Amino acid sequence: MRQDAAVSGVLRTVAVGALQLEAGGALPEVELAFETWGTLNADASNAVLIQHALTGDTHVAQGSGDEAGWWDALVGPGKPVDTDKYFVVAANMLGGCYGSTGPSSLDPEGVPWGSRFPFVTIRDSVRAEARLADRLGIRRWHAVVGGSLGGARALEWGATYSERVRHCVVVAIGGYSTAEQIALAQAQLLAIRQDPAYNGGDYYGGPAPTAGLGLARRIAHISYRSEPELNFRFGRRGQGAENPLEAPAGAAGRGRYQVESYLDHQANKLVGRFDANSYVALTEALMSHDVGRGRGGMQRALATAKAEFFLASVNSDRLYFPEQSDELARALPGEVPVYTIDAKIGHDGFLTEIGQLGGDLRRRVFTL
Ligand SMILES: CC(=O)SCCNC(=O)CCNC(=O)[C@H](O)C(C)(C)COP(=O)(O)OP(=O)(O)OC[C@H]1O[C@@H](n2cnc3c(N)ncnc32)[C@H](O)[C@@H]1OP(=O)(O)O
Ligand SMILES: N[C@@H](CCO)C(=O)O
Repeated sequence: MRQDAAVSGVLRTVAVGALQLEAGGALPEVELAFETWGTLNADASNAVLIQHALTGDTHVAQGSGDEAGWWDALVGPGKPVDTDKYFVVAANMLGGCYGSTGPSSLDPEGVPWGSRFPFVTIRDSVRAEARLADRLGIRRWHAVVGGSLGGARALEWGATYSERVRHCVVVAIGGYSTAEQIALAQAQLLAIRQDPAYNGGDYYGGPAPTAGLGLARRIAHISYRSEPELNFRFGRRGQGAENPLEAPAGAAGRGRYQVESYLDHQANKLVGRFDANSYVALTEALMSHDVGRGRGGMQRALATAKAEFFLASVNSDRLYFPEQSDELARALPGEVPVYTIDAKIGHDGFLTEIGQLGGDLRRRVFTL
């Protein structure tokens, strides 16, 4: 497949064939959507795979167009992941709704998969991504990098394709989803599934389960932000002229607290840009995250990993606690430090404060 710096940050898709799935079943034809930045060098040794988080997309950095990327602080010309030197690839995860095969894609009969979309794990996604790497002529990534669900995907690359990853950068996630993370995810899944519009997942062509998806986002977003941040930002204040103890003029119910309005906004934004079935598929994939599954546990799974690992956590993260990154570090061969993103806001610090890792990443991983 031709690589061309002129198409930087432009969405493309590639067919990667049929995929047998870890938990059983198969997808007859998988397409992956991806964007690239920079130019692949002659020996294909400068390629970097960047993995998005749960509701993220392939647009990690600004490209030929002018739309901002979600890790612009890290990726771009002259940035720590310097696209004048590295060839950066970002793929939409299998099951997603930003171009890769997912529940809203059409099956071979031309009907949206909906409820028939199979359970896909992070390993399935990584296996599909390995075929994308093959198509792009990339035998070994200089680095695979990700945060949150993207970090789980990066870690799976390091364990599954040990020979194909030189540096593995895992931010704001441990080696497996814990009971609490699974529990929070279950509440989100039920919010969607119990929305009558969900219809078991077959809602395409009818009203979408926006109430359920919005509630799922509210639950998730609370976990993405720290308690002190929410308290400092919103406290007990009412939203604008709304009084939480009184009904607004002409409306049923009471006025909202500011934090309720904030969560309403976050929910509405996600509902406008994300498919509920993909939210379910990717959340279930994240629940399955366990690098040691079927490999004799985390330590044994990683004992033969050849990559150099770079781990980081957000010090105020109350979803993926820093201790879980520390535990992962201890399971890795050799001494692996865990870098700290110092952020007051919680888990989302891996998005808003990623620039803090720039210096260490330049020293340890992106040394060209
Ligand atoms: C790695 C990935 O792939 S993820 C890709 C990027 N992620 C996303 O887009 C996920 C959704 N967004 C987020 O998670 C977060 O917005 C982040 C992490 C991207 C950014 O966080 P922050 O900059 O701290 O934004 P914050 O949480 O303060 O939200 C700001 C929004 O809340 C709105 N807001 C703030 N207070 C209120 C309020 N009282 N009532 C209503 N809305 C409010 C702001 O107007 C702003 O709206 P806008 O985003 O439409 O401009
Ligand atoms: N804000 C991020 C958090 C998940 O890690 C997202 O929506 O993907």
